[in-house]
Formats: sequence, structure tokens, C-alpha cells
Amino acid sequence: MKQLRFGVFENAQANDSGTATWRHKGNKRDHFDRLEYWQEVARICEEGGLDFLFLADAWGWSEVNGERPDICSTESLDLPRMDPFIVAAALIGQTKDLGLVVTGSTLLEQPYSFARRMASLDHFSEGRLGWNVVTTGTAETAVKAFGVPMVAHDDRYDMADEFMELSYKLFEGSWEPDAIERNKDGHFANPEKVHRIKHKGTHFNSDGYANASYSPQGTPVLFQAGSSPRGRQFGGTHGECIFLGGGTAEKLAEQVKSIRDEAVKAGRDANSIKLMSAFSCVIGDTKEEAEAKYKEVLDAQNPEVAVASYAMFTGLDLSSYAPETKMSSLHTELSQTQIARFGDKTVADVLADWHAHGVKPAPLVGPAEEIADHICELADATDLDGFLLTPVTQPGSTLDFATKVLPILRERGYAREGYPEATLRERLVGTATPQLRDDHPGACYRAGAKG
Ligand SMILES: Cc1cc2nc3c(=O)[nH]c(=O)nc-3n(C[C@H](O)[C@H](O)[C@H](O)COP(=O)(O)O)c2cc1C
Repeated sequence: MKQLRFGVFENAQANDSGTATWRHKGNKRDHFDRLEYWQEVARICEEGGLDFLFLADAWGWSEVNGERPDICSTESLDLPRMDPFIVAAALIGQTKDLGLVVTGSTLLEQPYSFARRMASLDHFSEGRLGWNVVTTGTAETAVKAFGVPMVAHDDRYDMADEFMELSYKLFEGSWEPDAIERNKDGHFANPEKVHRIKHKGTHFNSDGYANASYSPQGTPVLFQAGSSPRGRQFGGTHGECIFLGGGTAEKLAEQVKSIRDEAVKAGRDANSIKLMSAFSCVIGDTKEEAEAKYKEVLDAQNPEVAVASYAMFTGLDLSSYAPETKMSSLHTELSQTQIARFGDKTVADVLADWHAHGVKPAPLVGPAEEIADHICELADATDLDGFLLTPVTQPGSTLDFATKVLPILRERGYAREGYPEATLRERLVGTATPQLRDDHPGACYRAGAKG
């Protein structure tokens, strides 16, 4: 039996993942732009002993035939959003142990300034920062908004590899961990321990000194969730904690193995990567109560959201097809996964499915014991290291999980008691020190960067 890790998926916007549950009377997510909302979520996470709060993010928005449908505004489907870095910064002083994971795009950020922002958060949080590395799937609208050239899918991962290389130089190689002496009778920093880094690449150039000094973890804990073959290869090379989108035990076990195999190919220990599956739940004292609770969530959602949101991923307007049309007869040049994954289902089945949970995994609906059983069985059958709760409503979903399911998992030995005195990396990845493991590709850039 493994002691599992647990995180909560959040997004600084009113809805996420293709659903729009903001109208539900108990859901406070529509106040995502108020600090009190985030303070409450963070407090629940920390009191519940969760490992981290994960702040997803995306740039851009989805369009159908070059337009943003009005329902995207009336139901707040992609916009507006808040900056996850600012949310994390605002929560550092409110929390003591909770890990804070921010999403940063290798397509749209500038590595040099990005490294300073990350180091600042890692310093202030005393080593509780994680970086979810994304190449930005919503690239087309995002690049137009940023006024930068479009980069094709696999090339975005090549660009991400180079972004990582330069980031490692800045995080690991410019300032040695003990460069700062802060000695009023001597030096502030030892010049022999501050190194110039040089990087001349295909996408990025940099020549100079990192703007911020070595932070408690050096490189923040690296999270990733790419699922394409190139995405898995990237994750196996750089990721320390990888999210899977959920699914059956069989599918998850296959994905876990494939990512561990990628790690080995990259010269890393297979178990140095922690694999966490997204999951969702609605909890009641009885099955009937949980089902009634879930029905309230579904009833609060405008059914047209499913049509608009599905069209965003595929460009297809499912309302224009007969309900009994087989999904296998449709075609898109956008996300083909969003057709293929429904196999032989009909248009009516898919709209019902999408209305219920969008791209999130279908929630487990039932009493806390049943949810805990499912988590334990999945962990035993798959070699997963943990789970990422994708809430249905907030902060209710997190509160229910933290106060009803986690105590059962603790009793059974699947979840740890309390927080150890450790950085996020030591706690989550199980490293002996706060820094990257020696077999991680970033470790070779420590002190005295390569040119
Ligand atoms: C749990 C989870 C969280 C994710 N969070 C984000 C995110 O915050 N921002 C983002 O652009 N993509 C996010 N993704 C998507 C992945 O990072 C990735 O872009 C997507 O799986 C497509 O990868 P691929 O092109 O390699 O298949 C997430 C995926 C999962 C499963």
C-alpha cells in the first residue's frame, strides 16, 4: 500500500473544463476575483492536510468559425480570468504548509523574467512552489492576442525543451545556493558564487546573471500533463509530478507505465516521477442524497453550454445533428480525441455526458466510504501515486473531500497525518534534499552554467 498525495485543481475563473456550474446557489466560484474566495479555499486545503493547491491556467479562448459565441460571455466559459501567479502570491502569507502550483506557458512566457517571478514565489513560500509546464493548447487565439507567430504542436514541445534548458541555467546555474552571506561586516554575496549564464538557441537567447538568487528549491517542482506521444516524452524527461486525465484502472495503469518508461529512456529512475490522476466526486450521507446533490448541480447549468463548449473543442455544432447520429460518422480538424473517445455513442449521449462533466472525469457520486474504497482500489490496481480533486462546486467539493474522505484514507494508511517539515519537493517527490534529484536533466546545470 502506498501513502498517496492529494491536490485540488483550481482555476482563477468562474468555470472550467467545459462546464458552467457558477449559477449553483452553493457555488462561490463566481467570486474567483475576490481574495476572500481564495483565502477560504486555501484554508480548507491546509486544514484538510492536502499537499497542494493547483492553479490551472490558459491563455486565449475558443472560437467557432472565427467568432466567440455570446454564450461564452453569458455563462463565463473562458474569460474573464485572473493571473495564477498573483493568486499564489496572495496566498503565501495565508498558508504555511500548502504547496502552491502555478501554470506557466513555454509558448508565451519569457524565460528570463519568468525565472525571477518563480524564484520570488519560491523564496517567499520557503520552498512550496510548483510549476505546471504547459505548451498552451489554445494556441491559435493566444498567439493572435500576443502578436507572436503560431508554433505547431510538436514544435511547441521542442520550444518547451529549450525553455526548460534556459530555465535550469537560470534557476540552478547562476547563483550558487550559498552565494548570499548577508554579513554586515563582510559581503552581501560572494562574487565567486555568482555565475554568468549564456544561452544561444533556436527560440531563446540570454547572456547575463539570473535576476533572483537561488531559491529554497532552486527549480520549482515541475508538474506536467501532456498526453500526446510527444507530451509524454516531454513529461518523462522533465516532469516530477504528472497528471493524468482519469479513466479506468486499465487505462491509467497503461499511462503510468508509459510515462515511467519515458523517464527511464531519459536516464531517470522510473519512480522519481509521481503520477496523479484527476478525479471528481459528489458526496452525501447516502447514495440518494449524493445523487440529489449532483442533480442540483446539473439543473443549475444551462444545457446550451454543452453545445457551445463541445463546439469549442471540435468546431462541431452538435445541435445541428439528429440526436441519434453516431459520433463515429463525424469529423473535425480540431481535437479528434473529442470524437474518438466517445466510440460508438450518439450525439444525444455525448451532449448528456458533456453537460454532466465536460472534459473532467465523471464524478463518483455516493457516500464518503464508497469514494474512499474507489480511490484505494484504483491506487492498488494502477501504481498511481496520488489524486487531483477536480471540484464540482467550490469550496463545497473540497470541504467534503477534506473532511469526509481524507480522514477515512488516513485511517486506512493511504494518506499521511499532518505536514512534515519539508519543502514541496521533499514531501511530494520524496527527494532527500529540496533540490532536483541528481538524475534529473536540470541537475547538470547546477553552479557554473554550461554555455
Ligand atoms: C489535470 C490536468 C490539468 C491540466 N491543466 C492545464 C492547464 O492549466 N493549462 C493548459 O494549458 N493545459 C492543461 N492541461 C492540458 C495539458 O497540459 C496538455 O496541454 C494537454 O493534455 C494536451 O497535451 P498534448 O498536446 O501533449 O496531448 C491539463 C491536463 C490535465 C489532465
